Amino acid sequence: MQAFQFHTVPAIRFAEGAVEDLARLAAARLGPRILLVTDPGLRRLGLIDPARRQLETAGSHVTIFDAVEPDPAEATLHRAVAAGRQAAVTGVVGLGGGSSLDVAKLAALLLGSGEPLDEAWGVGRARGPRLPLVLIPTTAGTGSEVTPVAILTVGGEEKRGVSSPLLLPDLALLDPLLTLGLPGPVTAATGIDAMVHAIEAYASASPNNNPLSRALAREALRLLGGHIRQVMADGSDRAARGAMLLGAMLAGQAFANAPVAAVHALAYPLGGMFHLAHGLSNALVLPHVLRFNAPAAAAAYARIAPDAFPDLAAIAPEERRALAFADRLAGLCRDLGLPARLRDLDIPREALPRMARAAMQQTRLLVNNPRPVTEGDALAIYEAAW
Ligand SMILES: NC(=O)c1ccc[n+]([C@@H]2O[C@H](COP(=O)([O-])OP(=O)(O)OC[C@H]3O[C@@H](n4cnc5c(N)ncnc54)[C@H](O)[C@@H]3O)[C@@H](O)[C@H]2O)c1
Ligand SMILES: [Fe+2]
Repeated sequence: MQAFQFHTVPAIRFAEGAVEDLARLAAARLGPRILLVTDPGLRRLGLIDPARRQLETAGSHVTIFDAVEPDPAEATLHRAVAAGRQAAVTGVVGLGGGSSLDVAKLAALLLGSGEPLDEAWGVGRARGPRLPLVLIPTTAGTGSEVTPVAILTVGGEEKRGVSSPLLLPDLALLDPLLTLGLPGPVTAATGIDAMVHAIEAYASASPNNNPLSRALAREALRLLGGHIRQVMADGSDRAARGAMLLGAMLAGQAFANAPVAAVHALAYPLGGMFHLAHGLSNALVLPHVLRFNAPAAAAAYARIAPDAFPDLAAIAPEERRALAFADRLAGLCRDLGLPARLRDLDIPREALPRMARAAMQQTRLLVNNPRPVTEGDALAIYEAAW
């Protein structure tokens, strides 16, 4: 059997109302001065209030940094670090979508180690130590609460990542009640992002593709595929919201150890250049990348297709089922109200070659694709998606 390694967080608490356990589970570990990293919308909605109250009641001083924007810029991280340094914080809590969690992760790293960000980019280069860290997701979602990855936008266009086990938090706190008010378009986009994490992890060509990731990916697809239409129909369905949050976390654990590939590599230029939401960027290229990959990944796609869409089990042979999987995902995105074509989002056709060049820079991801991708292939996929 092939050797592998699996990293995850030391503790996960999942419960309706789990935020109320924050102080009991983590106040001592976070220390007396805590940086709470979030975004302005979540603060306005009052979503951070229970967490803040918990920590303050436990006697901690809480400094709030609420300036995280979607696809956060490197400058945002530096501002968060400055706020944390000024308050001499002893721990960091990230509360929000992937954007807030990623900034929180890197803030904990830079505040704890003082290392320059420029020396931490890439895989396994961060030195640490980091400050104590708790992550509380409000989207379902990136799975960032259980991944060793944090992504920033550099120079206005490039999405660049730090990947290191140091970025796994001490505690991931999952509370489905925080996601009840997630707007429809964000629910749809983040839900598809989570499904892509499971699909790309399962079929990952990484030498560390492993049985734990594959099992987690399949359970994630069952949960996500089985509930995504319901959360769109009724966002207040607590059981369905819980299933999505759990599914997104399991998919996060899967791809944290069997990394994602060309869907993400081709999605990043859309986020970087045109500021499309991360999940929407993924949705736009998803069916086209799967069709491109099908000759190399038909067996994997055919195996997981019925996890998300049980009736696909009836389709044979596996090549046909793999293509039906791509079609069904495209149909799902359409039914969820996500735009289907790049041109619907005013992306000019002339931009496609530049996007293809940018996608080729995502070598960290492309090495995990089941089929090698050339710049010409990337361009053809964008043409198909346009
Ligand atoms: N670290 C990782 O492993 C990883 C994985 C995938 C993506 N990412 C990154 O994560 C970012 C995307 O994160 P995201 O998709 O979670 O979105 P996000 O954090 O950018 O949030 C999107 C919007 O949804 C709003 N929102 C979030 N939760 C809400 C709630 N419960 N109720 C109402 N509004 C809410 C936010 O205020 C924001 O306006 C990207 O930068 C992407 O590159 C990271
Ligand atoms: Fe993603």
